[in-house]
Formats: sequence, C-alpha cells, structure tokens
Amino acid sequence: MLSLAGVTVRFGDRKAPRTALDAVDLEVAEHEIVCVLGPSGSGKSTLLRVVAGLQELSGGRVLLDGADQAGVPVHRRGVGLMFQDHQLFPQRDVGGNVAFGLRMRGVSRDEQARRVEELLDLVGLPGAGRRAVSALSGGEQQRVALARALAPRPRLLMLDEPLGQLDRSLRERLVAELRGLFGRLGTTVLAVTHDQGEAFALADRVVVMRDGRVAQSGTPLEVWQRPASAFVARFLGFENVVPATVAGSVADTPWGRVPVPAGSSQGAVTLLVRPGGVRVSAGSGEPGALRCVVAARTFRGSRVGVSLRAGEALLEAECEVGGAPREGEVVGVTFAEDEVVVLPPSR
Ligand SMILES: Nc1ncnc2c1ncn2[C@@H]1O[C@H](COP(=O)(O)OP(=O)(O)OP(=O)(O)O)[C@@H](O)[C@H]1O
Repeated sequence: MLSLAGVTVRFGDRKAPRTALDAVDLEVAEHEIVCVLGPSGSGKSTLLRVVAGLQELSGGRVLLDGADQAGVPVHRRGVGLMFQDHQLFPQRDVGGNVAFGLRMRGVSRDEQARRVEELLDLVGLPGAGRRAVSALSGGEQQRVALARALAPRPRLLMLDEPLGQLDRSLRERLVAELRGLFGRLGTTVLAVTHDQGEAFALADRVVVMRDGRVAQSGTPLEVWQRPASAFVARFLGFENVVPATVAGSVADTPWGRVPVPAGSSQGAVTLLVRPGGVRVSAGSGEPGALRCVVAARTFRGSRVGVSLRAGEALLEAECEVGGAPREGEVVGVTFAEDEVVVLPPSR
C-alpha cells in the first residue's frame, strides 16, 4: 500500500545541509502495523511528515497504492494523522472533535452523528459526545484524537508517539487495545515511537532508524532475537555488547572465552550476550567459570537484574528473585551459547 523508494530529506542550506532522511526504502502492506523506532533525531517524524505530504522531498518517491504522491496535497492523500500533542479543538466538545474530518468532507449531519457514536463506542468512550475535551483525562483525550483520526476511514493511519504523554500502565493497556482495534478494523498503520516496548507490543513489523537510515526492519521477534548491529542491540536495551574475536566455536572477549553458535562469522565481530545467557552460580562456580563480583542488583518484578564486575569488564545477568546473589558476593559465571549473538563489528 505504501512504498518509499530512496526517500531523502535535507534541511539547511547547500553549504551546511543536514540529512534527516538518507535514501530510505520502506514498504507497508495493506492491514500491516509498522512501527518506526529510533533515538531522538533519527528521522522518525520527518518520515511521517513525508508520507502525509507535510514535508517536501529532496529525492526519492512516495507511492500510495502505486500512485506517486509528488504534488498531491495532504488532504487528498487519504491518510489519517494523529500527532504527539493530539491537538484537539478545546472549544468543541468530544463529538465536534470526532466529526471534524467528516464535516470537512461534507458528510450529512445524520451520518456524522451516527459515525461519531460508532467511533466513541469503538475507542471505549460510549456516549461521551457532549463532554468538553478540557474535562477529559489524558488517556481519554488520546482516545478522542484516535477516534477523530479514524473517522474519515483513512486508508493509512499514521501515529506519532501516540501514547507519548501517558503513564506506563495506561500506555500498556492502550497499546493492547489499539492492536485489537486495528486488527478488527483492518487498519493499515504507520506509527513512530521512541519507546521500544510500545513498538514491540503494537507492531507486526518494526523498523529501527539511525541517523536518517533504516538500521533494521523485521518482526518484533526477529529484531529482538537477532539485532542487526551493535547499535540496534544497545538501542533495544541490551548491555552485554562487546568487541570480540571469533575463532572456531569460541569468542575471545573482555569476559574471557565465550562459546558462540555453530557457523558464526569468524574474526573481528561484536558479541551480544542476552542476560538470560549469563549463568550465575554461587561461590566461584564450576572450573573455568568467570569469577565476578556482584556490583548492584535491580528488582524487575519477577526477576532481578544483577550487574557483575569481572576486573574492568561489566556484565549484566538476570536471576530468579529467590536465587539472586547479594551485592559484594563473589560468583562464577558461564555462558549459554544459544543466548550469544554474533553481530558485525561496530563502526
Ligand atoms: N524543519 C527542520 N529544519 C531543520 N532541521 C530539521 C527540521 N525538522 C527536523 N530537522 C532535523 O532532522 C533530523 C530528524 O528530525 P526528526 O524530527 O525527524 O527526528 P525524530 O526521530 O522524529 O526525533 P524525536 O524522537 O526527537 O521527535 C534532526 O536532526 C532534526 O534536527
């Protein structure tokens, strides 16, 4: 449905151009939910603005249903937009806000009223049409903004940090609701967020951006299991990412020798060890185990994050609440090869 080919956006003058998007290729299929993820300044919002027609291209093409969108104005693209600060009209009531796009399209009053009711039911605010938007909570306002964006039945719905302002528990609940809602409606969605939890919970596919380029694209599981680079791994929150040299089935690392999966690339690499692959045992552990001291512990609900120090090298492990070693304790560490991922050397 949506196709970006070599999309480039440069800001600034010729002498000091700033490349916000650098030859980006991206496809979004009908009914697919794609979340674009990346640090601040990586080009996420610019990407949405380009698709919406709010930002001119310096190069490349944007196609919707195969049609080049060059010169097609925002309101003719058939895309719905919901931005970070959801910009509801404060002087209109909830119904007036939701009906906005329908009124602009000359939909009859009866039809408007019917659609508004239907959409408010859909987003979990039945009968709220007459309420003042200023009297709604942040989460309720977000739902109204969503209903407004969905009202004209856009072929593509674009969300910019849709749940950015909300607290964590509400965000988690709304993400699950949104995914269910989009599934039922068959909405095609392109969303951007800097929160990987949100992206992974919402998306069929995540696209990780770095400096205006696509660093990786894949299903949440693919990206989580096989980050394409040290950058993606660190961005996802993995901390055990180090330079290493692989020879045969063993990598030489700052933590000593670590087994790697069969068929791994040889020579200079970056090594990722997921915390689950760091096996901690009391005392010095079995012969050949790496001796570490517990530097800190962090409770994470049912698990405990354990920060270990082996000489200069740091290592993050995860233990059951019951069996987690105490701060200052000496432990032995071995590595589980199936939680080790060999990545290209860092640039
Ligand atoms: N109108 C503009 N003029 C000049 N530079 C801009 C403009 N808009 C964006 N940029 C620059 O382009 C780059 C990408 O910005 P963009 O807003 O797309 O990033 P982002 O990933 O959405 O960031 P954030 O998560 O902070 O919103 C940044 O370096 C930004 O400073």
